Amino acid sequence: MLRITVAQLNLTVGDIEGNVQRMVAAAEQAAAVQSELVVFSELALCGYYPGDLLEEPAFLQRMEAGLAALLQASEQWPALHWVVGTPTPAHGPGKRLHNSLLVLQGGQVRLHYAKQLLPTYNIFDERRHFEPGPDVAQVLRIGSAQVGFLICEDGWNDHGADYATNPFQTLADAAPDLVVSINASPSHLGKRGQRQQIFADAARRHSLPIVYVNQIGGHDQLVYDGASFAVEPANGVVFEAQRFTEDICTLQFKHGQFLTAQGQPPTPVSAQDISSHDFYHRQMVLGLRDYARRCGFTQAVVGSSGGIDSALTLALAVEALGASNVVAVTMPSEFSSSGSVDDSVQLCRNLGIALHTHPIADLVTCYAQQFATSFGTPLRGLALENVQARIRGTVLMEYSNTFGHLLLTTGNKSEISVGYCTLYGDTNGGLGLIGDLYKTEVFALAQYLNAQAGRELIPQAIIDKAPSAELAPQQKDADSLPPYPVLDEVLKLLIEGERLAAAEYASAHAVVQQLQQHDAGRALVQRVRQMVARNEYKRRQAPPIVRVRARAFGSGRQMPIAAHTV
Ligand SMILES: Nc1ncnc2c1ncn2[C@@H]1O[C@H](COP(=O)(O)OP(=O)(O)OC[C@H]2O[C@@H]([n+]3cccc(C(=O)O)c3)[C@H](O)[C@@H]2O)[C@@H](O)[C@H]1O
Ligand SMILES: Nc1ncnc2c1ncn2[C@@H]1O[C@H](COP(=O)(O)OP(=O)(O)OP(=O)(O)O)[C@@H](O)[C@H]1O
Ligand SMILES: NC(=O)CC[C@H](N)C(=O)O
Repeated sequence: MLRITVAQLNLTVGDIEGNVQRMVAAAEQAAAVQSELVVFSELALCGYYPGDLLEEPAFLQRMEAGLAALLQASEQWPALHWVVGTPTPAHGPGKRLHNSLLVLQGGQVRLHYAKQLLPTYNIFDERRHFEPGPDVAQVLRIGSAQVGFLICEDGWNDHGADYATNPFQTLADAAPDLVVSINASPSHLGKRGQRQQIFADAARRHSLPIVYVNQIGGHDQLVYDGASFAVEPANGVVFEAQRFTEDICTLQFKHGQFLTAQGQPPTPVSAQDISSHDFYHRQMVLGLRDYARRCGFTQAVVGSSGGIDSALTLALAVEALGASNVVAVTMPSEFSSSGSVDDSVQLCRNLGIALHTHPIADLVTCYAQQFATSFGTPLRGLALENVQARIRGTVLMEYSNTFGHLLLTTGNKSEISVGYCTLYGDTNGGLGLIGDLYKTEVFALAQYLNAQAGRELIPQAIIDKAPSAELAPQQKDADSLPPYPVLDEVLKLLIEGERLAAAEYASAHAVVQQLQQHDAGRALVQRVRQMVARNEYKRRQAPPIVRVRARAFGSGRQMPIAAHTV
């Protein structure tokens, strides 16, 4: 029998001293329940993903010191083996580091495994810093079991399609009793099911039980949901750690099966995932909470237009940071409807947050007059419209400068896709909270939050009103954009394509096929394509957005700007 403690922690990139402390505390818990193995996530020591910090000598020195501290701590509990993810030096030609897994015990390194498959696609860029490890299995006897080790992507090629080697097969050939996989697997819609499927299939194919340990937490645009798990070849996933929160839990491994620490069969794991709304909600709340915490913010400010985007952003911010830490600012202009203020008042009352009023009509007039005087031509049309958004953006940044609040940008994925936003105006901000949600999803999530709360958090009037930038008289989004239910389907296919889940792909594909049947539809698709391509420059200058879908803007979609792409 082997006791294994899964240490699913929220570690901070670069905070090596803090990470060591958390790992030692988890090891202490593991030792207290007589575990022989405590398993941390991929690159736990430095946090995933450190990026070009890996090129800084001082950072590498701090990591060496961190590893020495872990080795020293491991002497306290000699029966405990620590599975630690850390960069290690690579000595051949090529990159100077490996992405490694070390097993520490009694002050010694007992095993060293270097990750073979380095993901370099979508949001991953590991080949930039790491040299792949050799195609060699690493197995260690721990107590009664022969334990083999893999690191994240190493387990994703068991179908053999993407890389020349299959580390899972190499490991299976060495015939361990158990596989331990350490991971840093960011979450997006559908990711939990994908991971569990891949590892359950591999377990079945090779008749190997697997313990899969992931990290949790928000790191810039990526969020990790944890959901570490154990799979048995015959029974699939038999254990799952909590999602979106730290979890330190101990399993027994006995005769090829996993049991609870008390020797009972674990609680059955549902194959059914949480709803997409629940997923989005939890992912964005954790994403904002960790971003703010790690960057030293406790408070956030949002411009409240009385529209759905700012309303949803405010509601999520309240959950992440607490009502007393979120401030809304309404900034009516000449074109603002009375609803923009009244609905903001009601929203902020529902959420229990402070609302400040900062009218901008006089500022716009003053700005326009000075512009005409200086440049001999009046500000009109789009330029005049955009001044309103820019004045609002400036007011919000001044608020942030003065009071130290993080400014949250409210753009959604539909608008960001087609550039329906004003550069240096409503794109101002430090973090885009709902920037990976299509507009139709924004409405649905608002309704979900109300249903969850059992009351109107977001006033129904805000959900019901037609989206409008309110930058010109009677302006509606629908005047310049296709209706969102159509636009969103076209965008899904264009931006996410094959990465869409089967049902979403089928629906988007059907809408686009229908549009392709007639001239107006074809023109619409082409126009959307052009808008997306032409507005890359705005996205490149926009703040990071919290990723919730398989393909998000930012590092997940790296397009040229000064190029002819359509
Ligand atoms: N390739 C490129 N590389 C770098 N910069 C480039 C560029 N192309 C244009 N630019 C610059 O960008 C400027 C145009 O961009 P920008 O100033 O943003 O202005 P623009 O995109 O022309 O207008 C903003 C649009 O967003 C809509 N809007 C605004 C605010 C809120 C909402 C909403 O409902 O949420 C909608 C508004 O109705 C309008 O259709 C150009 O004047 C130029 O300076
Ligand atoms: N009158 C206003 N007062 C305060 N902030 C505003 C106002 N109008 C716009 N903003 C800010 O600019 C963002 C873009 O707003 P706009 O109303 O132009 O478009 P939107 O994308 O439909 O957003 P929303 O659904 O929040 O209205 C808003 O989310 C809000 O943060
Ligand atoms: N860190 C990794 O190797 C992650 C890659 C992996 N395919 C995942 O997203 O889970």
